[in-house]
Amino acid sequence: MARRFAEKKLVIASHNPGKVREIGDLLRPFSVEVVSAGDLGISEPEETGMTFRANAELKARHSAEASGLPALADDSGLAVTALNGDPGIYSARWAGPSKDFGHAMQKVEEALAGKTDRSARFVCALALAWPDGHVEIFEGTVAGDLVWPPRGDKGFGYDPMFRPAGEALTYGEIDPDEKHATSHRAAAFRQLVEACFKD
Ligand SMILES: O=P(O)(O)OP(=O)(O)OP(=O)(O)OC[C@H]1O[C@@H](n2cnc3c(O)ncnc32)[C@H](O)[C@@H]1O
Ligand SMILES: [Mg+2]
Repeated sequence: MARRFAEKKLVIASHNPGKVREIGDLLRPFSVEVVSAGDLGISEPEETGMTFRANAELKARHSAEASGLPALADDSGLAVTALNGDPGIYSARWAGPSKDFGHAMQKVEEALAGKTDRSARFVCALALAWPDGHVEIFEGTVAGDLVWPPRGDKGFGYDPMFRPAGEALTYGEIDPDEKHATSHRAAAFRQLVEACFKD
């Protein structure tokens, strides 16, 4: 049995404003006060894990220990089939220190040169850690393919080149509400809610 979340306040253990916004949107139906790790001046831990789950866990633990509050972390990325799952857990790092996702998307497109398989998945691991060391982890994915050139400015990161399966529009073009209904983050979040937030 997963541990139920019974506290009033939760730290969103991310320094990515796009993620903090999406997780805040997803948490809105629940009566929990949210504050981000950045707002609390909590540092970004080094992401030394070799899996999305391991990195989500270490980020959640880091913020829970630093704040004394439960903390929810997200480790996510784009896994491209023809690139053996790259950039994967290195998705943020492909954008370099200036977090230039135009550049990161260009790198993906260059790596795909000459390949016909343009399928990809977004993966999201969510880890909820309590200050006593207990952790719950959930993972979600969404399948799609990659378009070029990138389209739309509604999302963040790799959204402008990712088109979920069965959609004409990219995650850069669709309404955030629609992304929240179908995304990897939403899929992981549904499991988190089922396990930890439902009565
Ligand atoms: O670690 P935190 O502080 O949460 O922020 P981050 O941006 O470094 O996040 P990650 O380490 O999980 O790296 C994942 C990268 O994958 C990309 N990514 C994840 N989810 C995405 C989404 O829904 N849409 C577009 N890109 C996404 C995004 O660019 C992230 O920077
Ligand atoms: Mg990161």
